[in-house]
Parts: sequence; structure tokens; C-alpha cells
Amino acid sequence: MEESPDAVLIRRAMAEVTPVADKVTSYFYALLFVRHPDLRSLFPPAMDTQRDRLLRALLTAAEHIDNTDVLVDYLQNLGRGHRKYGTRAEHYPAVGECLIGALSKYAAAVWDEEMEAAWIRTYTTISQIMIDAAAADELRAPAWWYAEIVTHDLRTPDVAVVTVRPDQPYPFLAGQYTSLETPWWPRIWRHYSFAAAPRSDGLLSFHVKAVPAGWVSNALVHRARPGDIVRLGPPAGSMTVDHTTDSGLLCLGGGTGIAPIKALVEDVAEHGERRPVEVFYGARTDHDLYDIDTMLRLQQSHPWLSVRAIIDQQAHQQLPDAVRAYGPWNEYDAYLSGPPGMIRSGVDALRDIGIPSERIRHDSVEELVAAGS
Ligand SMILES: NC(=O)C1=CN([C@@H]2O[C@H](COP(=O)(O)OP(=O)(O)OC[C@H]3O[C@@H](n4cnc5c(N)ncnc54)[C@H](O)[C@@H]3O)[C@@H](O)[C@H]2O)C=CC1
Repeated sequence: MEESPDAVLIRRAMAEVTPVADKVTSYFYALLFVRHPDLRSLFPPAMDTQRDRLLRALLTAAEHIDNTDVLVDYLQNLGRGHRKYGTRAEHYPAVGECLIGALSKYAAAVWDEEMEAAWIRTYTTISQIMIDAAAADELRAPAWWYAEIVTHDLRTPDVAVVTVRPDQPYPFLAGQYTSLETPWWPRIWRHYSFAAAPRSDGLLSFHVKAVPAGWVSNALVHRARPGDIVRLGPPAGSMTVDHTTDSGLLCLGGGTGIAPIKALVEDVAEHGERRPVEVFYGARTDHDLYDIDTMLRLQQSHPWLSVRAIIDQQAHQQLPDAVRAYGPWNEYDAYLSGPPGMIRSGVDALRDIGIPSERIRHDSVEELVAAGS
């Protein structure tokens, strides 16, 4: 693809600032909070763990300014997702001014008027898409939902299945995820996939693994009890079933990554289709296969479903390698969910065996890395 003149300038600045990304980040937030102290309360009290999320999102968008379709989708999502932080249209110029302040300082060697104009145009485009998406969303959905924990089921010493009842209807699709904030860590949001297709009673459930230094996940697993109230952001993610085809589904779920896969299976079942669904459920040890009973029950009720457990220790191989031993998979759409390393090597393995990229679906690995606590 031919790069636009603005994209060339954006990339030139990015190449300058990438090696000093930490400094740019600190300076950006320092500028923002000194010049606009009223914006401080929109961010978490402790900024160390996720302080560069906003900046990272903006820079990712700027780098993809020529890739309109992907960009618009990404930014609309980001704009809608920012409503839960209390972001308003008038905050965007303040952020833009500090972004450009930080970039011009750390890309000073290449910065000139032309480059500044390119960043202003790019930032204006980015923020307008986010502002418009947020405004459209305001007409049809709340900025966030309160949800009460109704059951908390500790399946292993560090994995809990948590079911919540939202205060208002929560529309979403099987395979999507939400963001969740606990009362113990205000303004710290983490992503969790829905572990079931939409239910008639409106309840939502999540599989949460307490990870080292994971504030939110540890609180949800070890501290949360029925009656506690969490907040949910809007649904997001495009790892959903395409009901316009009847091709088979090849699903790889690693660890708690089995959660959205279970939702996809339920979705296929509810649509009454008899398309083959092949689930590979990976875990490090058999103790980690905390949801195998549910998956085997689903297999018993649905002849089109096959579930295979792949345990690292027994198979002496990781999940993606195990999938190669079966197949052929060229008639299948692939869905991957699990740790970022599994998704990366899984995508490689599936491409290797001939599944085209456009038939491989998974959540963004960047988001998972950010969500990994
Ligand atoms: N929508 C999604 O993609 C979801 C992702 N997750 C993510 O899944 C992860 C679950 O963590 P755990 O249960 O601790 O998983 P885990 O670390 O115990 O691994 C689970 C499975 O993934 C495989 N695996 C792990 N690293 C691999 C690598 N580098 N290459 C190939 N295979 C690999 C293992 O063989 C194992 O079968 C978390 O990072 C969580 O954020 C969880 C829910 C939904």
C-alpha cells in the first residue's frame, strides 16, 4: 500500500520516540496532569501498571492512519470504551496538545512545522472518530453497567467462575469480552471474555485466573463474594461466529481461554446448526482442566461437537502442535483464545497447515498483554 505523506511523517516521528518510549510516556502524563489537573481523576490512582495505555492506543492508531477500515473499527471501539472513564469530547483537545508537546520534545531532531501539521491532522481524525462513536453510543447504551456477583465458584486454588447480574440488559455476542472494574481497585479495568452465550435470565459469567501481581484477578478470585458489585464496560471483540456460512469451527482454548470457546459452542447449538465444531482444550496439568466436565457434557448432548483435552505434561507438546496431528482443517474457520504466546504460535501453526489468515480469529494480542493482570 502506498503511504500517504502524513503517514510518512508520523512514522518518522515514531522511529525517533520508540527507543525512549518510557520517557515520552512519563512526560506526556506529566504535561497532561500539570496543565489539566481536572483530568487526573479519570485515571487510576496508581499509574505505574497501566500508565501508558492511552498513549499506546493513540500511537497505535496514528501508525495505522492509512489503514482506514481497521482503524475506524479500532477507534470506534476505543471511543465507546472511553465513556466508562468519564471521558468527554472537550477532553480530547487537551490530550492532543500534550501528545504533540511530548512528541515534539523527544522527536526534536526531526520535528518541524510540516510534521506538527501532520500530527494535528492525524490526531483530529482519530479524536473525531472516537468522539462520534461515543456520542452515537450514548443514545443507546449506558457508559457502564453495575453488576452484582451472584455466584462465585472456586474451581482450582487460583481459578474462579464468577457469575454476575447486570443492573440493566447487557446485549453482547458469544465470543466477545468486556472490561471489568472491582470495588477494590477503582479505575483499574481488565478484560474478561464471556464464558457463556447470552442467556434468557440475563446473567453473565467469567473465568478468572489469579495471576502473580494481578490486582484485579486476585481480587476477583480470592476476595470477591456474592453480593459484591463490580462495574462492566461495553462488549467488544470480533471473535464471533459467522452464521452466514456452515463451515466447521476449529477452536483452540488454552487455560481460561476455554471461556469464550464454550460460549461459541453454545451459540452454534442455539442456532440449531449441525456444523462440525472441534475443540482442543489445552492445559499445563490435568488439575488445570477446570472446565473439562462442562465441555464433555456439551459433547454428550451435541453429536457435531468433539472435545479433546491436550495436557502439556502428558502430550509433551503444546496445544498448537497437537492440532497439527488431526485435520485436515482447510474447510474450517479457526478460533483461538488463551495466553498471548499460545495465540502467536497457534496462528503460525494454523497458517502453516494451510488455513488462510482471514479464517483465523482471535482477540488482539496487545489487548491480552495489557489485560494479563
Ligand atoms: N479471549 C481470549 O483470548 C482469552 C484469553 N485469556 C488469556 O488466557 C490466558 C490463560 O492463562 P492460563 O490459564 O494460565 O494458561 P496457561 O499458561 O496455563 O496455558 C494454557 C495452554 O496454553 C498453552 N500455551 C501457553 N503458552 C504457550 C506458548 N507460548 N505457545 C504455545 N502454547 C502455549 C499451554 O500449552 C496450555 O495448553 C491468560 O493470559 C488470559 O489473559 C483468557 C480468556 C480469554
